Amino acid sequence: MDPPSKSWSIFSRTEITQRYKILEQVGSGTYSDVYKAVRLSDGLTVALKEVHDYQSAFREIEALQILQSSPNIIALHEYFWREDEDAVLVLEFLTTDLASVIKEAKRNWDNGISVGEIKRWMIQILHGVDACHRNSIVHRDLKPANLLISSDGVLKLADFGQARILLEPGFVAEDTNLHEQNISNQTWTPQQPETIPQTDNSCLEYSHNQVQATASKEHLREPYDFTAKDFMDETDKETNFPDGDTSCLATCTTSDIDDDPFKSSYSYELEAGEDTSGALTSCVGTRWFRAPELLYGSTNYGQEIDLWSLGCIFAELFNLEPLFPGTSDIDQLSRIVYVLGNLTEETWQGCQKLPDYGKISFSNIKNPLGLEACLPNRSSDEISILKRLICYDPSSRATAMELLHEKYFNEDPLPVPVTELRVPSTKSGPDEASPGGWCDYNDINLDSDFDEFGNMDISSTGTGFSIRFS
Ligand SMILES: Nc1ncnc2c1ncn2[C@@H]1O[C@H](COP(=O)(O)OP(=O)(O)OP(=O)(O)O)[C@@H](O)[C@H]1O
Repeated sequence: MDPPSKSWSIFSRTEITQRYKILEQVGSGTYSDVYKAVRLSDGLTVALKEVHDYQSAFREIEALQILQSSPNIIALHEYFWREDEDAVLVLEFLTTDLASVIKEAKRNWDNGISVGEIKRWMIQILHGVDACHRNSIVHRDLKPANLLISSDGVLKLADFGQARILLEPGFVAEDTNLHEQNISNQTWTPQQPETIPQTDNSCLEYSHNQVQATASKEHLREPYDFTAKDFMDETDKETNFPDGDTSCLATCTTSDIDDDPFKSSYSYELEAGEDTSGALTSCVGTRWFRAPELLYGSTNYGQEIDLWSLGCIFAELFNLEPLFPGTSDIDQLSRIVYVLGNLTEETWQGCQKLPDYGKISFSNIKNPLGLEACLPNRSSDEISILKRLICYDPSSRATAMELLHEKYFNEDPLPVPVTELRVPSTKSGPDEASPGGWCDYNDINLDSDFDEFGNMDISSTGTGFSIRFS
C-alpha cells in the first residue's frame, strides 16, 4: 500500500502521532482513510480510521461502544475527536476480509471453500450479527468486504458508519438534545474499557463492555445543523461508481436521480438531524446486498434488512459469485423478482404500502427461477437456510440466533476450528471484472436473462442507463 506521506492530514494531529507511529495507508472508503500504525507504548499494531463525515463517525463510535464485548465485532481501542477535526478511531488491525477469502477461493482453491469452512465463517458472522441485533443495532451495510478477518481466522463485523440504534422496530433513537451539539475542543482520551455486569435485560450472551470517553456523551449526539441541504451537498460531491459493489451513499446522488427518467420512482428519504419522526433512509447499504423493502423505498424497516444481506453473503460463500449483482437499483430489483417471483400481497402482506410499490412494476413472472437454480450444487439444508433469509416478507426471515440453532451447524461435515480456516495473507483490492460493471449488463441482456420481463426500454442517463419494463 501507499508509503507514509507527510501530506496526510493525520500527520498534523500531534495527539495521535505522539502515541502512534503511522506506517502505511491500508484503505479508504466513502468517508474514510485507514492507516496501519503501531502504538508506541507497547508495539501493538492498530488501524487508524480517519472519518471525514461527522454522522458516519458518530454512528460508528456509538455502535462500537455498545458492542465492544462481542468477539465477532471489531475492537475499538480509543478514538480522538475534537471540534473542527475529523474523528480518528483506533481499531484493532485486521489483515484481510471475507471478500478476499471468496476471491482467493475462486482463483486458487480447487473445490472452493469447504463446507466445514463455510459453516465456521457463517457461525462467526451470525454471532456478530446476533450481538448487533440483541443490542437493537442495525448495521445496514453488511457485505463480505465489511467482514474483516484476523490472520488466525477470527471474523469481525466492521464499518459501522451506517449503523443505527433502533428503539422499536422501524424507529430510531430520538435525538433529545439536538440543540446542545457541543463538540469538545479538547482531545478525548477514552479510559480503559469498563465491564458492566450483566443484567437481566442486557445482552444474554455477552457482557457489555464500553469504551468510555472522558468527554461526556453530549459529544455523540446527532449534529443539530445537519440539514437536508447539507446532506444533498455532501452526496452530490460523490462520484457515481459504475460498479454495483458500491455503497448506496456513493451511488444515489441527486444528479443521478435528475438524470434518470424514473426520477419519480425513487424515494430516498433524508435522515436529517432535525427529523425526529423516526423515518429511516432507504438509501443504505451496498446495492447487491440491499433488501427489497429498501429498493422499494421503505423508511420504517428493521433489523431484517441485515438478514437479507446475510442471505446474500451466505449465497456468495456457497457460489463464490454474488447472488444478485445488480447494475442499478432497478436492475437489482429485477434480478430478485426473476428469482423469487413478483412481490405481491400473497408473498408479503402489506407490501402495497411500500412507498415505491406502485411506481415500480414488472410483468408477471409465471415461473420464477427459484433459489435452487441459483445454487445448483448445494445441499437442501443449505438452500433451506438461504430461503429463510432471502424472502420478501421481512417478518419471515430467520433471526441470527435462530439460524445458530440450525442442525446444519451440528451435522457432518462439522465446522472446522477457527485455526484451520484458510486465510489469505492480505486483502485483495477491488475486482475490476466485477459482475456489477456496466459492460456486463450487455452480456446479461444478450443472454436473454430478462426475456421473462416482456418489453424493456433502455435509455442512457449520462451516468449509466435505466431500464423500464412494460
Ligand atoms: N481495522 C482495520 N484493519 C485493517 N483494515 C481496515 C480496518 N478497518 C478498515 N480497513 C480497511 O480500510 C478500508 C475502508 O474501511 P471502511 O470500509 O471501514 O471505510 P468506509 O469509509 O466506512 O467504507 P465504505 O465506503 O465501504 O462505507 C477497507 O478496505 C477496509 O478493509
